[in-house]
Amino acid sequence: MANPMRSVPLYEKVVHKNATQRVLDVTVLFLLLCLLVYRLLSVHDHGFAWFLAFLCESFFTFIWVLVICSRWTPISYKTYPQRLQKRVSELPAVDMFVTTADAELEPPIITVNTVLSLLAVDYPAHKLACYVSDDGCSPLIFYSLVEASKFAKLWVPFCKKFNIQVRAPFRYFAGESAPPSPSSREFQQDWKKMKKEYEQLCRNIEHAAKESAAFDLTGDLAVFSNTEPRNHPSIVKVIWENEENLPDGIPHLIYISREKRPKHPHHYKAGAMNVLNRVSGVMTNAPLVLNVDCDMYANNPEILLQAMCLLLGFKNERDCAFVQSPQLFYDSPENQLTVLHEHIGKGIVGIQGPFYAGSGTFHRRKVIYGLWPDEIQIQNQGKYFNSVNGYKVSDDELLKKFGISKEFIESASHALRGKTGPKTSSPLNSLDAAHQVAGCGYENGTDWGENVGWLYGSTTEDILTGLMIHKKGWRSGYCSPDPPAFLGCAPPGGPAAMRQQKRWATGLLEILFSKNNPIFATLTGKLLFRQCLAYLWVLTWGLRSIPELCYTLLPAYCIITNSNFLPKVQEPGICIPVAVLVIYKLYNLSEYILSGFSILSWWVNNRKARILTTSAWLFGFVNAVLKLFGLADTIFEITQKVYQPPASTADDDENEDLFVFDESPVFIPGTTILLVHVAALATGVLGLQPQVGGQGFGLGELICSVYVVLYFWPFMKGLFRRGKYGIPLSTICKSAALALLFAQSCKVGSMN
Ligand SMILES: O=c1ccn([C@@H]2O[C@H](COP(=O)(O)OP(=O)(O)O[C@H]3O[C@H](CO)[C@@H](O)[C@H](O)[C@H]3O)[C@@H](O)[C@H]2O)c(=O)[nH]1
Ligand SMILES: [Mn+2]
Repeated sequence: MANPMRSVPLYEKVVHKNATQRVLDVTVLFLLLCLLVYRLLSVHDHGFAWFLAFLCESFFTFIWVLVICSRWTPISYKTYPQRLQKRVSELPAVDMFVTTADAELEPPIITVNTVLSLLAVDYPAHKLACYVSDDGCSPLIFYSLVEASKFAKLWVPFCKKFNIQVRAPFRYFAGESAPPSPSSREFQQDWKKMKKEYEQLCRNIEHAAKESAAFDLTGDLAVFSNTEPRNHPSIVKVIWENEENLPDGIPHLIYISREKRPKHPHHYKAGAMNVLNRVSGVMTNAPLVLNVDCDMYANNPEILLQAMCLLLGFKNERDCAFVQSPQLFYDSPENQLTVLHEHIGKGIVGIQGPFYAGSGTFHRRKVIYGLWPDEIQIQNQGKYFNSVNGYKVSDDELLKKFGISKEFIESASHALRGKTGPKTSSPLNSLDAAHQVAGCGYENGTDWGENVGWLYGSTTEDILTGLMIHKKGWRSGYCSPDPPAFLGCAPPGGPAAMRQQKRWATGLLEILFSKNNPIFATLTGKLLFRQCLAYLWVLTWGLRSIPELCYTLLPAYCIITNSNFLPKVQEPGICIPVAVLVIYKLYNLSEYILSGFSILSWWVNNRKARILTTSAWLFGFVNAVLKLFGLADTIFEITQKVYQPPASTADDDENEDLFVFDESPVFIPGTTILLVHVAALATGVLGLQPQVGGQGFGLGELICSVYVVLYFWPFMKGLFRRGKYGIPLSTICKSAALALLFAQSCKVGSMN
């Protein structure tokens, strides 16, 4: 008999109405075009500054076109997890991957909390396995996970019994000294016990961290003796096994540290993800894999069920190769990324689906193994690999593709045919195969990183991998439940944020400059045209640094040389740039307010954006160019994560305006820009500019210069402070020299 529930949808597509947005988007574009035309028509009456402004504004207009096309049709999905039970007889298995790489920059307690939140999600435990990849080969991480698995035996039942909402203990207990009331006595008792146990866990890990140099590497830890982070054999350990396959037990927990050897490239996170794929392939081989960064804990315990609504709900699998949830941050809810998700992300969801963002993502294993949407048909008929009954190991093609592990090839062929298994009774039975596929030479001569798995060649491997999936014609789904699916920690301001943005800018340009760029993907593959534009919007982040830097320096240049890049106040033409600026800024501000962000966050984010673009992205651009010409290689520098111990969340507020600096050259451009403008304003106010006939600078240039100084105000403060909030003297000296050089060359240039 037909099941009436069959017809009840698991999700609904919500189309966001945005007529006003479209009108404003087009208005801004129109004004920008007017400005360009005006500049062109009057270019003969003006000098170099005018022409440079024209070039920069042309670039900004191009970016604006990309933005408009990306966000023209925003949508999101509403999911109905409570309908799952009636719609599907059996939920699919999910392998959950967590990556960590450095026990110093990524404190083990953060990873432990992420793992605990995953082990405790609302999902049948016998369908889950959690794999932790440790690129630091740290006995401390291993020890912490063993301790965590003991705590999990109390924590997971506690969460499920009382339906706890936040299942990362550090967040659950944050700032709470007593159990929430009113509540039952039983709950009160359990709560206190849990808190005590969690504090004990923290102490054990802290203690171990202090002693870690003198770790007793015997027993379970013996495998770590004689290892170095970059030189050691593969280590795979089953920390906990759900032996009886209990649906309400604790999921398997497996520790992996892939083999590393000094001369072997290990491809950073992408390499780690590929090992996770292979090890989990030979052990549990779930058809779906979830991957999170070590700091991104599951904040919504229903998240797996939510994602299933999309993964199982789409009639056609090609409409959902992966499901991405937005990257949000518990310590920085008004982060720039969050805002971008709101303003552009949802638009991209409405084209071909969200980009893969590296964390908070559910992938179909077969898609990761390189399947094309057209192959689903063949695969459903069981004909994949030219053989109904499975694979042939002798098949050169398979060896070339997946490497020599017989066990792995078998598991991959199952995955590609959409089947689970081969089911070994226990992950312990696959340890040998697991060690083999975690070896550093395993990928030699295979398709891994090239056509299979996470792709190599960019430090933003996530965007690259997602792009190649979209290129095949897959779409992707977007899951943004309330409360948010996953929450991570934003990099602490200053050097860490700079390093991260530099790496992103480099990685994105690496893709743009490669054969995998979206333009080729549209011409030769099935990437939709507008999705291509959306990718171009993100991939050109690093390129923007050049016009932004020029534009930022223009007002100063004009004042120093007594020329102008803006029409004079009395000329009617001044209306155009003023209108662009005012309308755009107010529009942007209204977007912030309508999405529930504060006015202050608008100002802070705008300022950060200007600072990052002209410094971090500039360095990212230089790195990418150096790599393009084979002069340097790019590396993945890990972002520092800060563990916020309970009850110390608010004391950073007063430091909102303070920026942390270090010796890194990345702070030179910002300092130089500030000094140049201070010098220019001094020149202007004191009337020291050269007296030329005709065009001199006007009010417009002065106002712009003040505006730039306000944007770079954190640097101004940094000039007068010492310690971590102060700009190091060496940076100030170098910047001052650069500023002098700039002013001098302006003068020389204008005399000629
Ligand atoms: O050699 C490495 C380097 C990093 N990682 C892990 O990769 C993750 C992301 O690294 P992080 O330093 O936090 O970089 P972010 O810039 O904060 O990460 C964002 O950007 C990356 C590159 O685009 C994506 O991979 C991430 O998922 C995304 O959250 C972390 O779990 C690391 O432990 C490794 O496993 N091995
Ligand atoms: Mn991160």
